[in-house]
Amino acid sequence: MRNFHQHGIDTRGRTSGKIKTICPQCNATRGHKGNKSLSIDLEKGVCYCHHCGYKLYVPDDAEERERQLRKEQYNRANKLPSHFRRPVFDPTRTNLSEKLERYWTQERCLAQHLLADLHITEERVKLPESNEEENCLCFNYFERGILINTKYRSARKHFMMVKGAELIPYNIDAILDSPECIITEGEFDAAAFMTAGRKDVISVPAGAQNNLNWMDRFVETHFEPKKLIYIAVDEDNAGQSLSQELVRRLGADRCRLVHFGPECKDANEHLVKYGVESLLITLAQAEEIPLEGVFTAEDRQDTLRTLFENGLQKGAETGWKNLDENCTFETGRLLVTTGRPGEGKSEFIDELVLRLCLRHEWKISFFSPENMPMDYHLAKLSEKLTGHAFRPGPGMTDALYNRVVSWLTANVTHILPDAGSYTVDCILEKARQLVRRRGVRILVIDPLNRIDQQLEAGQTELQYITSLLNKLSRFALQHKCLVILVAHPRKVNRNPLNGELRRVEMNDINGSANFGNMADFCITVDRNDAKEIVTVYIDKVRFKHLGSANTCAKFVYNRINGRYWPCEEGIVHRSDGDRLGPTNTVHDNENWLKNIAEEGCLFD
Ligand SMILES: Nc1ncnc2c1ncn2[C@@H]1O[C@H](COP(=O)(O)OP(=O)(O)OP(=O)(O)O)[C@@H](O)[C@H]1O
Repeated sequence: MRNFHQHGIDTRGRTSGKIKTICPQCNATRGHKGNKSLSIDLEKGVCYCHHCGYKLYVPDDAEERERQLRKEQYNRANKLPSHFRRPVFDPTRTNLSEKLERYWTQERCLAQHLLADLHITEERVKLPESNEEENCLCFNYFERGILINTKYRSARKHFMMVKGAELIPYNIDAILDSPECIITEGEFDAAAFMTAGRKDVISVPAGAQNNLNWMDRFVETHFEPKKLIYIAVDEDNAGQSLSQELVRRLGADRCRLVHFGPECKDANEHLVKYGVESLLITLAQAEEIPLEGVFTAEDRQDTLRTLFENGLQKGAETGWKNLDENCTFETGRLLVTTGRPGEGKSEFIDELVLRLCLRHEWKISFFSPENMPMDYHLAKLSEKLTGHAFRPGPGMTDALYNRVVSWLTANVTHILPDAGSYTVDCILEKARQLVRRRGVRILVIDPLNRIDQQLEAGQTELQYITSLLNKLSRFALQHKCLVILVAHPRKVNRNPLNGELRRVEMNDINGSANFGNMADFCITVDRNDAKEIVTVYIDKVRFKHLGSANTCAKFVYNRINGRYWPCEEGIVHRSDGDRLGPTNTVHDNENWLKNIAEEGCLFD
């Protein structure tokens, strides 16, 4: 059942079919009262007024209960993070100068009442860009009525946000309970849609950035329940890459892309040039994301032209020069790695993904039962990040410990499904949620044999593995992630003549030659304790712009912090004689976090 009456709509006892009735929004102001301009689909709960354009979605009982529950949970459990600085709202600053009001209403063509509704304030502050005091229009970022941050904007277009305050979406309270929402790239654009009558509008807090950490805390409560999300960001390049990341995080199926026409770069400009009706039409005409899996060259116009003009670009580098020469990485790909037990597959992959995350903000999620308990794994990651052993001591101060914990919290997750459900589908479902909620870009499955093997009736092991590899590749492509699978080889026998163990290859992986065939990257870790060298063989790189196969990179493993130091292999002179070993080793015990800014502060 849907409670239409709660919204002032009389359905005349009907509960199914489509009806027309009086619109509660505009009836009072109509000359012809009682006109049945509101169309309702009673089963779907969708209402639309053909006279005033009023749109409403009325949820059914189950949805209503779920909404209520979500709201209560959010209010009860979701404490506001306490480690951020919180500005204090000063209501006296809502007395605005005539000049500012004129700017808002006449230049920006925004509704006057929004100045009060949005608690716009005015203040003179010193801005870092000019190093001078300037008069600012202040956008106040509230959550549940509490001021979380303020963005100061001067007439000279200088900006500042409160140092140390949390970045959250602008006007976030407006979309807690709405079935749809509009996301804009600036507060003026959000106000433009509000001027046109929409309430469910937010703005990203820091313009077109690829890092969407500011949305993480709101995914479950504010974004997950949305049926339709309008992405109404700027039409320039930065806006388009923001749009792509928003679509990736929110799911293409419910997103629509809003376009403002050839002469307009954003919503406010459209409002100024063409007015509110026209702005609402941009929503009605918002473009669906093209059908997945069906493309024409036209759909690929932008990327194709970039490719045409710039050629294929190298992928993401790790900072290990010897590896980067022959292997760079892209999301949307599957990497399979192997090596004998205990030779350092996990250690090497851990460092590889930390390096990608530090350099490219590719957040990591591990399904890594091999590395349990999780604290041990986090301690290992911390050693790699800081360059220090994980215990109090010189260099590893309490402050650094806190720093590393907050970095790990922001960038690394562990998937640990309930015991008994280590199936690939269950792991990928959790990973999908993490892509949406946290923007994860790397999924590590370490190792393959800890996934529950679920053979369907009549399915051979080979078919099972092929289907699993397919699922991983598809996941990588669909969610633009780098998926890394660690797989054990079958036993490799010693050469009966010289007793030597040959190195492991992709074809040695238990179960199928398809590991090598279906992966985009194949990497083998080979540890030689006599030489004290770890050789990382790059056995396959599917695309030549990303690197070249049948190459290798050599490393010294540092047992104290678990880091791999690039080296070459050569003659090493020792007191007990010359032998092969590492030369030209690139030592690195630096704290990698030292140059990374803390989250939560955009401008001074
Ligand atoms: N080159 C090395 N020299 C010394 N110790 C190493 C080296 N590489 C890894 N180790 C240590 O060996 C142990 C096993 O490493 P790791 O778990 O990475 O191996 P793995 O190949 O993933 O093992 P498995 O096949 O059992 O999953 C770890 O304690 C690690 O610190």
